Amino acid sequence: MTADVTTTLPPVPAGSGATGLAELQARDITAWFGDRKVLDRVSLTMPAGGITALIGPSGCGKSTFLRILNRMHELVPSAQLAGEVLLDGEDIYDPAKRLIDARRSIGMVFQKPNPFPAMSIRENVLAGLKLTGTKADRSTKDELVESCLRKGGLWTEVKDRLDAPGGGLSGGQQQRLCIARSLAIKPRVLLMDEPCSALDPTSTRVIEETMLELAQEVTIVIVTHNMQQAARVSSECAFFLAAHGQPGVIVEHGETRAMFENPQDQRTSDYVHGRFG
Ligand SMILES: Nc1ncnc2c1ncn2[C@@H]1O[C@H](COP(=O)(O)OP(=O)(O)OP(=O)(O)O)[C@@H](O)[C@H]1O
Repeated sequence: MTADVTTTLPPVPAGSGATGLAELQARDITAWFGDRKVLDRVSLTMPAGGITALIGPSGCGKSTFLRILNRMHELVPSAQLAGEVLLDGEDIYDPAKRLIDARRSIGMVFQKPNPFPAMSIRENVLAGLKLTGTKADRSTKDELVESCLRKGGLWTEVKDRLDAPGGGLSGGQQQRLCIARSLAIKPRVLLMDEPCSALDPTSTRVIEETMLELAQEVTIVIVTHNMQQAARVSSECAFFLAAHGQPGVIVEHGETRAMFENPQDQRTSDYVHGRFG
């Protein structure tokens, strides 16, 4: 029998500090699809251990901005980008840096849960290790599966059926499985693109509780159209807006409570109070 043991999981990258919490900073991000500019000089600091919500009407560039934060924007052939994204001060777009390192440090959870349906729950959690070339022995993997599923708020529901297919779980469970999967490679930032929009209110609440727990060890950035969700989970908010035919900009950003209770810009007030969008 060939043992799959070679090394233990790799250490958390240097400079991460005792807890591994990292600040993400976007500086003067401008983005294009072909000739069309969709974001214009957007700067935003997403504090370590915070949950930053990106809010704003459809089409203002929130998802594009989020995808720039872990180098997914460059997957679109016509896409271009200017500006910097700094993870604890280091530019993830530095040509000397590897794409895989950015993706590994900055994980992503999508709108629609996307587990590998035929793979078991356990294999789903461990899938990222293969992609990043990380080797671990059986007991390390078992511990990792349990800890990630616990952090994803799914362990008690699946601990007796870890070999069942991931596709057999409910939508909310699948999304928590995807969160557990993204945690297995120990990201320092987790990006979430409307992670609850396909879920019922109960599943949404469970994911929100999970996010609040996770924020103790990973910096979270979430795109949400749900203002109540932004108010419930985020510590900071950034309000994006694109005037007709113009690229998206951040109109206002700051502490969530202040953004909701005392916004400085009338457009923010109108949006968070549901008067447009
Ligand atoms: N792959 C693409 N190719 C061309 N244009 C795109 C692409 N993806 C997004 N866009 C355009 O970029 C602009 C910003 O889109 P984006 O999806 O980032 O907005 P959003 O604020 O996240 O919208 P929503 O809230 O509806 O998801 C839109 O005008 C959109 O049509």
